[in-house]
Amino acid sequence: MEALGSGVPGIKLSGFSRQGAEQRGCYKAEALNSNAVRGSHCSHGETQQLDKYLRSSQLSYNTSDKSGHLVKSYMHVPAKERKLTGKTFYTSKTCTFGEDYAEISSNTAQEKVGVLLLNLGGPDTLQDVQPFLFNLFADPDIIRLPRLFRFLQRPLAQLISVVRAPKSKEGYAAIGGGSPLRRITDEQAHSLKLALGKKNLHANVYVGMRYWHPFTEEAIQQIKKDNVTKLVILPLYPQFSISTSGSSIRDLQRIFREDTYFEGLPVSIIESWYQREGYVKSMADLIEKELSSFLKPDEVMIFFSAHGVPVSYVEDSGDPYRDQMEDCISLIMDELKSRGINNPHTLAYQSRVGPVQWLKPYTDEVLVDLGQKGVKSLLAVPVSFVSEHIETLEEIDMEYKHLALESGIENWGRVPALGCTSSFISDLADAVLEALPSASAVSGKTQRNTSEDDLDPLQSVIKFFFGSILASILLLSPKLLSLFRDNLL
Ligand SMILES: C=CC1=C(C)c2cc3[nH]c(cc4nc(cc5[nH]c(cc1n2)c(C)c5CCC(=O)O)C(CCC(=O)O)=C4C)c(C)c3C=C
Ligand SMILES: [Fe+2]
Repeated sequence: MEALGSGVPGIKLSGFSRQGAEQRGCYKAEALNSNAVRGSHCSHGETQQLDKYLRSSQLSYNTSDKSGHLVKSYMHVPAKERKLTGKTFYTSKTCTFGEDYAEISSNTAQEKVGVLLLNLGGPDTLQDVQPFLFNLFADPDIIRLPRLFRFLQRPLAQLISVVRAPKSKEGYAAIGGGSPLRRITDEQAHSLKLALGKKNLHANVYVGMRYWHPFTEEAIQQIKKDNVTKLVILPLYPQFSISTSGSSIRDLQRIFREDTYFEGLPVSIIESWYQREGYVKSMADLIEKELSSFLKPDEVMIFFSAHGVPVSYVEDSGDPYRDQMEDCISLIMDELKSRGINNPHTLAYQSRVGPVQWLKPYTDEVLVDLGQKGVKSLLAVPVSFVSEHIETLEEIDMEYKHLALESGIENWGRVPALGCTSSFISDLADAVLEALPSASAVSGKTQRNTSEDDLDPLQSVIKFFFGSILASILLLSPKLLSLFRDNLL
């Protein structure tokens, strides 16, 4: 059985819209406790009922998709219906919009506030690439096998990581031999701590990576050691996807389940924040600045390139990623228009992996198309991530730039990632301050997911044994291996 809500036991995600929250003043998510329908396997009728209930209260909820994956559904509020007032879709049991801001921002001597930044992580050295890839592909939110085949997850991850590692290593070698993510995320954490201090909130900021050091688990241990009494969780992805913030939150669910300290800790999760005024304006500032470096700024195509996800995430599992991405782009474009910048723009998705369909249009295909249609100046804007990483430094700056120039585009520019831009960090600090009052204790009995984890040890050993044999056969067969390399990666 899965509790409705965040996926973190006891924490109910009230993924309400800012607009709705403003209209109602303050939404009390305790309503969930009395009315919630619990259970991860809703019948169609139950799902419809649930949907109706949730639609009226603008909540998000967890349920399962066709293949038994835990998914979240969202009330989607189009950008045009929203106001940009600097609030966020943050999540927890209660929210306290309208509280006195000064009161919110000061913490008492006994209170130890922690902010946990969640990020993906990247290999520090070339030797780390294959084990990093293993961790990534072993995540059931990244490779989503049908329930029956989940026992193959780890052997398959081993196989794919070994086959993919040489290609990935080339990419990391081209950007200096490793990912800059850890360094940049640490810098962001430091800047956020300073920004919070300036706003009179003295907090420790922790970094928890999903697939490489410092792992989320390491951050959680430090939080416990430091005796943090209130925690705000802030994924460093502006838009929510099952594969990014969702996966990290699920990882936290597992960690929280195993530790009673976290059951009593007041926690608030900021699910997505692409709609915040500070973020939108900071992105528009960067775009405006880069446009001015072109000879004819008015003629430049603004080319948003977002990291893709497989279409099935969005269409079968209700991932809000594409909707949020489209909203995000229209908010940024509206902000630019309000500054008198009326350039044409387009959105495409990059970095697809494997044989399945990913969100379209694909960045490489659109670049070729634009070049052929006579676009001469193009400004690439990476939009799904706030630090430089392999996909900006190698894929965009090298591969896509080369492709664009080859296709007839003559003037190429790229907007840097936000990194530690002060207006952006200050806005993240505001998001933390706004989320803090709604942090509430994880209460009641924690619930376990019905998943592979529930297998008894003998079953696990048998499944792992046969899975490994299957993976070894695949790995050792040169014919199968080349088929795999050519078609899957
Ligand atoms: C919003 C951002 C991201 C989404 C969505 C996302 C989904 C996603 N990614 C893969 C596969 C890979 N991702 C890799 C690296 C990587 N991905 C993101 C961001 C998102 N991924 C980041 C920030 C990074 C780290 C970059 C770094 O600097 O280290 C990789 C490894 C690199 C490579 O070999 O290309 C893979 C593989 C999938 C399958 C997926 C959705 C299901
Ligand atoms: Fe990725």
